[in-house]
Amino acid sequence: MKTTEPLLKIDGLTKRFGAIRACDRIAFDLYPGQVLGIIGESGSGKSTLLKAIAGEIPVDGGQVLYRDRTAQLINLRTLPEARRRQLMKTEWGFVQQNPRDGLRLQVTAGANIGERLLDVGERHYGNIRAEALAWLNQVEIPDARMDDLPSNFSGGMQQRLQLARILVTRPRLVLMDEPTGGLDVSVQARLLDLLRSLVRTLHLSVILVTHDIGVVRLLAHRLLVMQNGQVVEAGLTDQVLDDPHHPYTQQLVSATLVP
Ligand SMILES: Nc1ncnc2c1ncn2[C@@H]1O[C@H](COP(=O)(O)OP(=O)(O)OP(=O)(O)O)[C@@H](O)[C@H]1O
Repeated sequence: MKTTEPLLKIDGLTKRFGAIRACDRIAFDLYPGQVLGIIGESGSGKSTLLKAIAGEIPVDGGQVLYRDRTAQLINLRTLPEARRRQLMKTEWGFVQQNPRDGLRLQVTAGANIGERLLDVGERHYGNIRAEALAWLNQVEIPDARMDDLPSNFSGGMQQRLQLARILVTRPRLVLMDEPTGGLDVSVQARLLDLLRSLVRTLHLSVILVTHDIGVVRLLAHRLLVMQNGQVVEAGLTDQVLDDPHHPYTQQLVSATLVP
């Protein structure tokens, strides 16, 4: 992988809830085109870390530095809220585990995609509709569903629509929280294939939170293993999973091996 300047630099990121250190001095760099998996059991701090990176919750210490489209290094912690929201709409995307949290259920599938284009300044109705249709195709939703409400879609289809809604603005950084969680196994497999092909063709930089080792094996170049708010092991995905050093990682890996 070509490693130029990191897209994102996290250093010493700490978030406490009372006595609990949900994230304890987390540090890593993410490079363009890289998929970083974050794995750990329930309560290890994965979702908190994603929210802290996105600036959705206040943190207690550390830095989140992001290199924007103009190559300017932005300190997310001191960025005014309006500017942060704008950045989230134009350069970042956040894929929620439950697609219902990331979609507007009372407007059509096409409008769910199109309104994100309106947000970034597109005004031509014909262009918006054409782009929305192209993205429905990309995520394998039939054209005929364009004017349907997503509340009538299956869970897998809702998740694919959420991806289209996020990717239409060509984000440079995509945060994903258990994107295949809550779906049944065959639907998960199809979504994973789609995610893998989108990540490659769009050269996406992704932070992917999951408790599923199969998901990181398929998608992540690098891996962080979290336990009790700390990163206990980090490295290339295959190396970490094939030769885990920390007892917690060894336990995670052996728990998923078929006897
Ligand atoms: N809003 C909150 N208030 C108090 N404690 C919280 C809050 N959010 C998270 N925590 C605590 O912080 C720790 C980390 O939680 P977090 O949800 O980040 O873990 P996780 O690894 O994402 O778990 P899961 O896989 O179940 O989503 C847990 O001990 C949790 O109870």
